[in-house]
Amino acid sequence: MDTLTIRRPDDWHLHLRDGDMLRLVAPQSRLFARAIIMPNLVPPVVTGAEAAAYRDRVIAAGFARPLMTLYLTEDTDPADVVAAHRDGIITAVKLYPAGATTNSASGVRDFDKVRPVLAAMEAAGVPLCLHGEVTDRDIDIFDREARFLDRILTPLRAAHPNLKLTLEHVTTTEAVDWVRAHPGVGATITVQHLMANRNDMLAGGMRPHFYCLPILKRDTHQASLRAAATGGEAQFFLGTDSAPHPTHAKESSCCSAGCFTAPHALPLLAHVFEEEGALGLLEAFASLNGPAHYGFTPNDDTITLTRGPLTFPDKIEGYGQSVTLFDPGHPVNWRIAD
Ligand SMILES: NC(=O)N[C@@H](CC(=O)O)C(=O)O
Ligand SMILES: [Zn+2]
Ligand SMILES: [Zn+2]
Repeated sequence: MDTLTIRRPDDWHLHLRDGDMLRLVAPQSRLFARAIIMPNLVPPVVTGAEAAAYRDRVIAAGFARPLMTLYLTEDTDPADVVAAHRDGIITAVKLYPAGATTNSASGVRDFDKVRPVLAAMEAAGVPLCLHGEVTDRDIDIFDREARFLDRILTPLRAAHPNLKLTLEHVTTTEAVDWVRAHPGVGATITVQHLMANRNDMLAGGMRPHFYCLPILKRDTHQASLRAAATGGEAQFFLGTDSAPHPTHAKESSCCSAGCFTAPHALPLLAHVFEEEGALGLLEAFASLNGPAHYGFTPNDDTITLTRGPLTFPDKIEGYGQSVTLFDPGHPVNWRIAD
């Protein structure tokens, strides 16, 4: 097979930032029809009015069909969330445990404080997206996702069985198994977690452009993610978590967390699916399972990938910004047809 035509994909987890960075990166996601836009700006997108204003900035910057989210805080007003969803301003609400990741300081510390808003979301059918890591300093960074499942997610699911959940950027066998054990829960998987493991990040030198959160795990976890993504299982779908940081913030003594994959995510994915002998299931992962989870119809138009070495720039630059692309470190066998 030398070409592959699939329905146009969507990105169910994308960071576009704001200001000059937004202007630089928004057009880089144009192969995706729709994308869930993460709300972890500084300050975060907390109210329906802020989400509507951010949506307009995203569209003006060149991404036409953003699906907006609200950043859940302990002070979030349940009525505002429900109204923003009812009015079509937001698609979901995002929960960051405070301190878990980039710009998460306003996130949730005490989960009891958000029970009323979660109950209101459950009643109104507002989906919740989760960054699934505990933040305790005494928990090893490689164990933080697995601990989140038993300490936070299992009780949360039991308390709100009808709350629509998406566990974002799953990185472990434990998370894959947890999702499979909970029908109706969705899970996004990133390109970097399919392509790489912690050896790629740390062996023979520390590679900052592989550093994201949740952190890359060992190869056995990578294998579990590959099996989930390429197996056609409806609960798993693409969320690139493309998370641009300025090159100087990545190549720094304290590197920011996030991999920038939006421009070349689809060829990288095709490479992974071919390695797994599953090119025929790329469309399910990238274009079908996500809309089904969120209750949308898949896109009508298609994109075509073609065999051939992928070339991509080291960086994209503009508006006074520079962002370095994620480079898997080996040739990639697919590209987008002209
Ligand atoms: N994934 C990351 O490493 N970083 C994301 C935040 C997130 O999705 O956790 C970011 O906003 O930079
Ligand atoms: Zn996250
Ligand atoms: Zn993210």
